[in-house]
Amino acid sequence: MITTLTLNAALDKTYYLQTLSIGQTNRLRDVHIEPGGKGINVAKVLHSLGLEVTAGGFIGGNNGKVISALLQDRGVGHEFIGIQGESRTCLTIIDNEREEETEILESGPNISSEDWEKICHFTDAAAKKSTIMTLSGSLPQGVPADGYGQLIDIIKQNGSKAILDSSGAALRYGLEKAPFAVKPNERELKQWLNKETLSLSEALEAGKMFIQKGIQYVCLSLGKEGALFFTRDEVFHVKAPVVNAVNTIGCGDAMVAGLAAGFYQNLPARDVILLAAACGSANAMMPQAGQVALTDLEELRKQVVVKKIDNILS
Ligand SMILES: Nc1ncnc2c1ncn2[C@@H]1O[C@H](COP(=O)(O)OP(=O)(O)OP(=O)(O)O)[C@@H](O)[C@H]1O
Ligand SMILES: O=P(O)(O)OC[C@@]1(O)O[C@H](CO)[C@@H](O)[C@@H]1O
Repeated sequence: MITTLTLNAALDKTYYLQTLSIGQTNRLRDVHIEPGGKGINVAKVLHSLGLEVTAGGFIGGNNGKVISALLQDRGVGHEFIGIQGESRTCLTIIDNEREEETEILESGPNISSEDWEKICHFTDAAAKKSTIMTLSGSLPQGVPADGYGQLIDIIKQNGSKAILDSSGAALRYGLEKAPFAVKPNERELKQWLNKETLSLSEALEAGKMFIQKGIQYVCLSLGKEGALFFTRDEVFHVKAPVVNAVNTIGCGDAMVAGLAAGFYQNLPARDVILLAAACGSANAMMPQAGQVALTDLEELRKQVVVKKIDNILS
């Protein structure tokens, strides 16, 4: 079984507009509401892939109730810790004319030290029965800055594998504990390296450095350009297929789900990244964040191009 952790769950609203006019009245063409937060998206995609998954983390208030009811309706396994505060709403505005996505993210509720204790216990119990656990997204207020680091220690002590997808300090502290795999995107890697731009050779060096820290798999996602995938002795370049992208929010989460599914099924590295990249691209074709259609996925698996880059780790 796979368990996903979302410490900062969200009710994701996506507003579709012809064009966004700042300072004006804007009327929507369409709206979608999804149970979200990165780890919940990972769980939704794993469920679509037919794998046994439990979505864990914190939820609270009315938004928390809606998140859990929507997951229940879809049959996505979940076991959340209820908190006092209100789970956040995250808004994406999709501007059809400019083909732009604007995200407006609430910072989320406050987590007490008792709640933190509870999630550590939950993680300990979940790691005992999960081959893989994913840790995704931002940390809500009150969670220790090294929160992911603490959870990775617990996961590893129980013989389970942690996949980390976060940003800023949460990512930095998590990396120190050498999770099984990590999936930064280009922006997160630049932030980590403190660089404005990133050349291919710098990206390859960074991936190599993560592997030398003891991380077994590094997936650097590059949006519509594809990804770089590092193992202990190989590096793969992934070219994403050209798709009719409707909403790219959650592509990274779908990719994490593909990585988790591939590792869970003990696929060879090349097939793991192929599945993960196809999941990411399939998400881009859906209007809702963090969803894939199996028919799209099967087509895309034939179109993703994975090439080995030689000698980079020598
Ligand atoms: N426009 C697109 N067309 C085709 N494939 C895409 C597109 N956007 C993303 N992908 C696929 O999804 C993967 C993950 O995308 P991306 O790098 O944007 O993740 P992310 O920034 O972590 O996303 P998010 O934070 O919204 O979940 C890419 O490596 C690529 O394979
Ligand atoms: O604030 P975080 O946790 O970094 O990101 C939150 C979020 O933007 O990520 C998902 C898309 O990846 C959305 O479901 C959610 O709203």
